[in-house]
Amino acid sequence: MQIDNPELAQVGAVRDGSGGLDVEIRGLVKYFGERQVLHGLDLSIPAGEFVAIVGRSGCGKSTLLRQLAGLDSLSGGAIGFDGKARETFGDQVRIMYQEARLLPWRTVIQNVALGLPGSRAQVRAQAEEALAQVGLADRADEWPSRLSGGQRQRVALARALIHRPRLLLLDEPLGALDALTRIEMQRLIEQIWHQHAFTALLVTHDVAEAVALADRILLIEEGRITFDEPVDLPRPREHGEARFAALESRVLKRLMTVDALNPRNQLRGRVTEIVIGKVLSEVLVMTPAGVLSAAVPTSTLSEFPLELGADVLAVFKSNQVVLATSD
Ligand SMILES: Nc1ncnc2c1ncn2[C@@H]1O[C@H](COP(=O)(O)OP(=O)(O)OP(=O)(O)O)[C@@H](O)[C@H]1O
Repeated sequence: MQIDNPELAQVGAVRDGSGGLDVEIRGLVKYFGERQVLHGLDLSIPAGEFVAIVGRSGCGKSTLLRQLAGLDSLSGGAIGFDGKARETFGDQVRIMYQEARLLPWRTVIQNVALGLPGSRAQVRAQAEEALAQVGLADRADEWPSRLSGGQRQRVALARALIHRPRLLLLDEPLGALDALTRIEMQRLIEQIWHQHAFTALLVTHDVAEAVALADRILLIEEGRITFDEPVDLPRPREHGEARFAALESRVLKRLMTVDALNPRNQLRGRVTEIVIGKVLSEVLVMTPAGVLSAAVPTSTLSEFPLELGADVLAVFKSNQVVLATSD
C-alpha cells in the first residue's frame, strides 16, 4: 500500500494490519426459503485490508455482510477469522448501516456508550474519546434529533469504534448523505481505518467511493464474486486524477455489462415530474406498475441532469420495498 499524505503515512508507518482480523470465507451458501442468494462464495481478506463490494441491487451484498456479522445463519460453507470459528470473535466485528439507528430517547454519548462494560466514569471517558475521533466531542449531551444526517453517521461510527472492532462492516453507510458530506465522511473513515488498522468491508453503490477508499474492489453477481481488482493508487486519492478516473470507468463498465444486469428490482419508466429540493429532490417516474417517487440527491441531478420525458431505469434496494394496497 502506497501512502502519499504525510499525516497518513506517519500513522501508516505504525500500522501493520495486526489490529485487523484475517477473513476466510469458503463455499458460502445462503438460501432464503427456496431461493438461493449466495452460491458458494469464496473470499480471503488479509488482516487490515480495505475491501469494497459493488454489485447490482439484490445480488447478495448485504446478505454477505450479515453472515460475516453473525446476524444470519449460514446455509452452507464456512467463515473463519484469524483461522478460528467466527463465533469466538463477538464484539470484534461491528456493522454500520445506511441509517445511524440511534436511540432517540438517549443522548449522543449514551448512544455511543451503549452496552459498554465498566464504571460510569470509565465508560464516559471512552465514549468522549470515540466522539472526539469523529469530530463530535462538543455534541456529547445533545439528542440525536438535533444532529444532521452526516453527524448521526459520525455517532454511529463512534458507537462502532468504541468496541475497538477488528473487522468493520460498512453497509452503504454514506448512501443517504449529500455529496460533500459524503466525501468528508469518506476521508474520516479512511483516517480512522489507518489509525485503528482494522479490516474493513464496505458495500457501496458508488463506484467512485469504492475507488477512493478500497485496497481492492469486488463485484458480486448473482451471489458470486466475478471481479476482483486491486486499487493500486496512492492515498489520499483525488477523484479527478487520471488513473482514478480510468479505474472508476473500468469498474462501471463491468457493472453495466448486460451479463451483470439483474432483472429484479428494476422498472423502466419515464420521468414525469422533478421537484428540486435543497439536498434531496423528488423525481416522479411513470412505470408500468404505476408512478414511482424517487428521492435523488440534488447534487447528483446537477452532475447527471434529467429531463422531463426522459426514459429511465428505476433500480431500488431489494430489502427496502414497501407494499401497500392501492386504496
Ligand atoms: N430476510 C430475507 N428473507 C428473504 N429474502 C431475503 C432476505 N434478505 C434478503 N433477501 C433476498 O436476498 C437477495 C439479496 O439481498 P441483499 O439485501 O443481500 O442484496 P443487496 O445486494 O445488498 O441489494 P441492495 O443493493 O438492494 O441492498 C434479494 O433478492 C433479497 O430480496
